[in-house]
Amino acid sequence: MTKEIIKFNHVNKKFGKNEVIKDLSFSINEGEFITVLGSSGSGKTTTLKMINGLETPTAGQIIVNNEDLKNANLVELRRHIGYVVQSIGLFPHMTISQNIAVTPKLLGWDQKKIDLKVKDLLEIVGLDNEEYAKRYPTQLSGGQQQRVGVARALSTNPPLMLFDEPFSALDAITRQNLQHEVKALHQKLAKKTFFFVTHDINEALYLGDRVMVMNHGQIEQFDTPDKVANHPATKYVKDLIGTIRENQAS
Ligand SMILES: Nc1ncnc2c1ncn2[C@@H]1O[C@H](COP(=O)(O)OP(=O)(O)OP(=O)(O)O)[C@@H](O)[C@H]1O
Repeated sequence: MTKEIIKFNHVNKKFGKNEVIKDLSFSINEGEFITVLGSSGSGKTTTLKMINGLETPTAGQIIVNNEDLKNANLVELRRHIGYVVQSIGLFPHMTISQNIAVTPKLLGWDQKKIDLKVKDLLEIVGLDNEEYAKRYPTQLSGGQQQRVGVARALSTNPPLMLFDEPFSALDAITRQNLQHEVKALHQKLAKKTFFFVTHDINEALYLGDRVMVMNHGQIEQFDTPDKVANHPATKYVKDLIGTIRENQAS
């Protein structure tokens, strides 16, 4: 049976007088890879941050993993939601293994379990344990640091992973490699739900089982990449898709 892992019911979000999200409703099933696409300021990051309680809605209801966020302990909630952002935020004075182990340590895991987990996670994200575990973040490339960010977000085996434009600062080739790996990772980690915000249309169409296209805080279309690319629901989506066709033609 499919289980809903995220549900927005008539969510509204204002920052002061600025109404960023008008009336947003959608649901996401466990195990889906959702990509969120839209122009700058369309409310993608705000939507993502409302899922892990970094922003609270002005009105409406959000349910994550069967829990209404109004009643949730947000610190506890965030421990079960992986979060990967562009700026990564690795601690510079900690080694790579210490960075990955931050939350397991907070949760009081014993060192042996932590060491095994770190080794396992480095392998999952394609970094050699012997070579990288003892290094410091500045001794890694941007792409390698992003891999560590993904490993760290996976450290507590969360059912839900949020990605906010994680690869936008990387060069095109590194970015493409990481896209392939994130897709493979999602296929390997059964039942994990990925919610991935991006500006990049090709990235959104390649990665998503479904693509949510947002504009001015509203959903223009939420459908498979094939439907979005070949049957755009609105003029906005059509124009957006038109921009990749133009780029390919030039
Ligand atoms: N903490 C905040 N206080 C006030 N306004 C905010 C805050 N966070 C976001 N906004 C505003 O909300 C709107 C939506 O921002 P959001 O970051 O969600 O858009 P986005 O689609 O993720 O954009 P981008 O692709 O540029 O990251 C913007 O107009 C932004 O200025």
